[in-house]
Amino acid sequence: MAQFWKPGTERPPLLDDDEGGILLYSASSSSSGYGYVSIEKQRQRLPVFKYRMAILYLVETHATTIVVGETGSGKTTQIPQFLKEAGWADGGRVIACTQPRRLAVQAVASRVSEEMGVKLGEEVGYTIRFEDLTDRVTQDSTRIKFLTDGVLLREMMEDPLLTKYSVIMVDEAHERSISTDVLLGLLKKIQRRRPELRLIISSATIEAKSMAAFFHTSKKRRGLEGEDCVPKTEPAILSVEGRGFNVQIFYVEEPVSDYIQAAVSTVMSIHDQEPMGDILVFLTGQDDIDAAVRLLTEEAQNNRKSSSGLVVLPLYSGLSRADQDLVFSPIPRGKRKVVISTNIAETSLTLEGVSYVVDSGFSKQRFYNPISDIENLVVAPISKASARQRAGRAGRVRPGKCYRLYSEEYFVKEMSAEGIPEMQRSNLVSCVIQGCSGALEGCLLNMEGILDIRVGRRDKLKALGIDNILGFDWPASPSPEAMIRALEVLYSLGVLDDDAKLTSPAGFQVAEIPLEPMVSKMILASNQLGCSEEIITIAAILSIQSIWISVRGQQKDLDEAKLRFAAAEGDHVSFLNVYKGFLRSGKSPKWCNKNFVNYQAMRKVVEIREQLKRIAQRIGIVLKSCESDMQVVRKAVTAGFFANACNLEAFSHNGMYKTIRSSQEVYIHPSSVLFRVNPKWVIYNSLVSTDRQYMRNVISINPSWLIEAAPHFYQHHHPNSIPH
Ligand SMILES: Nc1ncnc2c1ncn2[C@@H]1O[C@H](COP(=O)(O)OP(=O)(O)OP(=O)(O)O)[C@@H](O)[C@H]1O
Repeated sequence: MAQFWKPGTERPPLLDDDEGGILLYSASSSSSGYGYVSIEKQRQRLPVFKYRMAILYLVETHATTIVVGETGSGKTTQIPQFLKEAGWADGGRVIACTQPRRLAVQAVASRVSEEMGVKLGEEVGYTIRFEDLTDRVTQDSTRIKFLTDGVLLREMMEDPLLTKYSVIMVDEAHERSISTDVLLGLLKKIQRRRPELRLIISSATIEAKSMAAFFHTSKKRRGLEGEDCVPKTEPAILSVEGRGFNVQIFYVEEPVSDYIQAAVSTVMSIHDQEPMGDILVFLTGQDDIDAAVRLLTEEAQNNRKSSSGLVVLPLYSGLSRADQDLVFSPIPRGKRKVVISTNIAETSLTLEGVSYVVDSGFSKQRFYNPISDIENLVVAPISKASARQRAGRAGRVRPGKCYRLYSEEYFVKEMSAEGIPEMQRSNLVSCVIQGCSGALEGCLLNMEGILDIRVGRRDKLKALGIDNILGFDWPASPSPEAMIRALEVLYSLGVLDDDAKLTSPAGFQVAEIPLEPMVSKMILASNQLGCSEEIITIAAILSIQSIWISVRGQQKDLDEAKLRFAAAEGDHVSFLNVYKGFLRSGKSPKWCNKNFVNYQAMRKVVEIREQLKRIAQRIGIVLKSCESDMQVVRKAVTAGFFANACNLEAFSHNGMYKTIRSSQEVYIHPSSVLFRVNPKWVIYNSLVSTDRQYMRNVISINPSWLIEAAPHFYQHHHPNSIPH
């Protein structure tokens, strides 16, 4: 069991490094302390309510308003309603509020529609990738729209100036996802063309001054400041004092060596010792979460008394919608819900029953090295900003407690204040295509320009809207090396056409499919190769972290199960075998269990596959199966992922490969069906880094397909790498 101590305090304990604030909790609010309070009363109690007039005044008079307010102060749910009440959605206009995550979009939209007493999908709606619950089909009556920042970027393809929106609120801006940063950069440009557009940037922990500096433009817009519709260009900063309910923080005295085990012990001791209230545990990814769910279930079996009454639920993006929704559903009286989640529950989410949070202090993060051109998803420490957001989940509707599985000293002295923006630690292929396809009136990038960057003359890279992709005004500048790497791949993928226009039909089709450009290209290629049915299945499986159940101590059984589906061609073809088996079983959970296949993951695959099929048909892809011809499937994978080609080192006895792009040493991951088979030429989908760089999801190829798929990439950049 992890050891906790409570940082000593004479006043009622407030959030960690807190400087004071309003405690909204009042034990006299009802006889039980937290009895029924009408929704209107709940709204009025939120700290942001007192700032209603100030917010409306600032939005009226400033092009950009930055709102900083503690988690739970009511920014997300209230500000869009204030704007609507003040008339910002009159005359057919729409108020948009973006979130970095899909789950938050759905949850917040549903809460706001409930508060306004309207049906979700009408006056209040939401749009996330693959799902549009707004009233655009019938009467266009949606006035407040919640959406992910990625979806708003996509909307710019149809309406580059986002003309239907009067106010766009970019929420949780501190997360600095790639999509948020691209969006902020483009919104700044749109503001120059649409002085009447208002922006609100909100977060609990954003560095308001640097964000204000980013939006402050000295250039005069059309019209004079102070005239109708012409707001001040200098952003306003508003700090909302006060928070939701009080959250007591506990730290471990000594660092824990196994955070999964420590999280499980902590849940058990909360369950044994603390009053009723649900528990939200933050771990890093599907593997951790599945392991913790299993450990808690085992505890329940071994120690019936103490763990009976626990309802344990996983929460991660790879779960089907129905399985995710379970975390919001009520459970039988007298039971305690334990939700074990990735950081998808970190911001904007209110899980009503949660009174306890257990924070492992870690999350999965992307790290990209543009020199080696390798991107890894690694388990890394979170920032203080994330830790605060996590703790905040315990104090949404009543006071709560947060148990941090790290020491207070570590929190104070070592944890960074904010995370590194994703744009500075990611491969930029998706970012460039998002930025460019969202740019004003389409953006022209010419090849000459790309070559010029290589010799340092950036000014020739012409773009309309984005004058120079390297000089583009991002809130955090990406490294030029990473940008050049991304442009090379995009050109070779055919996203830039022969005339070096980003607006080529192939480029637009790739941009239209809401997946990574390499996966989208693989789907487009499957159309010509006659294997779109198979490739869409593969694309759906690749968008899930894993379709296997991995149980500690049962690795051998899992390996044996995998062998039943193994194909000599590699993992992608093996995935197709699993999918076929799942369908043949009638999508049976029993079949999944017997074969170590994760039933929830397969339900999600079926869901994504259906959505991808619809998108593919919309952009003119004919659904066709190649039956048993797996060569065309491998060629289609090559068409998308040619940049990840590797060659087995001659005389290598330990299975060492070198990447063609950057001669990095890589190995086939033990989870791959090609582990120890070591074909001479392979392509991988992603790399994981442990003691070595391991390739995940590997397929064997014929090297001549690389030149067929990407002649520019291989003949121009890597001329001697492929045998002719
Ligand atoms: N689904 C819900 N059920 C019950 N109460 C809710 C729900 N959603 C929001 N609330 C209440 O409204 C409060 C404010 O939520 P809101 O998301 O607007 O805050 P916020 O300031 O944006 O916080 P964050 O930065 O964490 O998103 C919550 O703390 C909670 O009390």
